[in-house]
Amino acid sequence: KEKVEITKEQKALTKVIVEAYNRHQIPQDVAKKLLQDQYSVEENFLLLTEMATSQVQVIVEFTKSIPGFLSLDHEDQIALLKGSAVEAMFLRSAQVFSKKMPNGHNGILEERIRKSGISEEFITPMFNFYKSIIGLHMSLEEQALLTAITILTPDRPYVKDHQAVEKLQEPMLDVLRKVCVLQHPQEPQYFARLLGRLTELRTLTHYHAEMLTSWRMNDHKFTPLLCEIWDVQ
Ligand SMILES: CC(C)NC(=O)n1c(-c2ccccc2)cc2c1CN(S(=O)(=O)c1cccs1)CC2
Repeated sequence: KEKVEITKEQKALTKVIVEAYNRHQIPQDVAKKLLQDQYSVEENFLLLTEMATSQVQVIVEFTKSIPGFLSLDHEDQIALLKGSAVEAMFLRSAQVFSKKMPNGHNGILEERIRKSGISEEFITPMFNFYKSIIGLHMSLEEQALLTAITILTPDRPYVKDHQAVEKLQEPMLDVLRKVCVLQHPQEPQYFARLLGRLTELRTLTHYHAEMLTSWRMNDHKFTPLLCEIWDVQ
């Protein structure tokens, strides 16, 4: 049985990533708003716009705290953010959704999201993904490291210096693998299952692009930040 040892450097890296992840949480009041009294489809949509916009700001700050990210080529920094924003949003959504809310609140949250103008064909894969993430019972370290790994994906469109991004992503993958072994000793394939979720995430990005088109058909407005990060309007 391989003795898994987390080095001093890996402990330090994990600490930086988890602290950044904790520091940049969506203001709970925004999430709480979704749970207040009756909302119309329009108001639910506006709330999701607000939540997604604040999430993009959160992700940008989190990414800037990843050691080495700010030393990457500036255009590559933008390419990584634009390429991972939707995946990071779905990951974060699953984590918000998995938060134990006062009983029944999850049902209300699900209800509001289902009644926000998103067509059924996207709702199902989205909630299946949330449920598959919740089922993994990820620790905070795993959530934070997986988010950083998603952002540091070298093969995003328009990334020029793949090598430089790989050099940042690899240490994260190494420490995530060890954290998974230490935190889920009874599940040797846990790390592989986590990375499998990243593949599922990519399919959601495809759905998301279609969602945007259908929303724009019936003239839904997004914030300038969402338009910028999603290349719409
Ligand atoms: C926590 C934040 C990041 N989640 C969020 O904003 N959600 C959530 C969600 C999921 C679980 C718990 C709480 C919220 C569901 C959806 C979104 C956003 N998108 S969106 O970005 O495509 C969108 C933007 C504007 C109109 S639609 C649609 C689907």
